[in-house]
Amino acid sequence: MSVKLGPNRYGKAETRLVHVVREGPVHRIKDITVSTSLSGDMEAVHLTGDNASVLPTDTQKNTAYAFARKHGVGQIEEFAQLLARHFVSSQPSIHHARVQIEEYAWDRAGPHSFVRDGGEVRTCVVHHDRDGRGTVVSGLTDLVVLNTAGSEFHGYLVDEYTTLPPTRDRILATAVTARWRHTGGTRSYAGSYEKLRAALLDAFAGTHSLSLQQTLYAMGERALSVCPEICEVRLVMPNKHHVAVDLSPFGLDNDNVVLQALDRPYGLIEGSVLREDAPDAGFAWE
Ligand SMILES: O=c1[nH]c(=O)c2[nH]c(=O)[nH]c2[nH]1
Repeated sequence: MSVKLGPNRYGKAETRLVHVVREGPVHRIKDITVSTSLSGDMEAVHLTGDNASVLPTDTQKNTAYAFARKHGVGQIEEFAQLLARHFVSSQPSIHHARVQIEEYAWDRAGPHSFVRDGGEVRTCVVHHDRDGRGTVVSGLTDLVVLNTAGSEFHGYLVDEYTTLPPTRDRILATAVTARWRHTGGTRSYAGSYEKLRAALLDAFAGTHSLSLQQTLYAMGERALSVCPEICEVRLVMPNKHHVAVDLSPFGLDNDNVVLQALDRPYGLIEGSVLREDAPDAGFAWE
């Protein structure tokens, strides 16, 4: 039997890190989860167990903590780039680094007190390789939104298994995961995050929806229209079904006032919206 080693990577997943800035009496915190993943000259470790090219995952975790202490944690994209470049430039056997970070927001409750914001999580995935090529994908996950009007769904294919009644008025709810690819030259990751988030919400609220697919496209299109530094947006949107409860046994009407929020199964709508002239994505989405 003839076999060979295929694509592989290894790293430390989900290192939890909280960084406190104590400049004066008003403190600040960054709460993040860092996942690092390296690849390169890894034939020997897989084929013979020779670890000479392996930077231990434990070291990768320690590097994240040490870099937070030395450099602070600014924008997650910048911290991820710092780590990715370090791994590739410091170890000849490491040819490519992927660093993924999630950031959880905390609101201020006092000069040194915070309350966890229950909202969405900010994300990024950064790649860097030894030829100096790098990509940055930013995003958010769990942005939960709901429209109580302006959503219809009808005109779809009907076959012998179709039971869904057409509707001209339904609840439209989803938990948005959005990721966007920077073309390069983004001046402020925080600034583009705020613009993108506002654009996604505006388009969700402002689109009279004939399907969640149409809403998804409108959201991606709006995001691209407000952010020239972005060339592609990928959206994942579960259709969080809400169905009107039949209250007729109790002599009550129910015109979409009392709804059962269904957990599963759910429709899952996914799509990418990109500029006609978007450059090749390379490894950005990996
Ligand atoms: O917006 C929707 N898109 C669908 O493809 C679909 N399918 C379905 O059963 N309900 C919905 N809603």
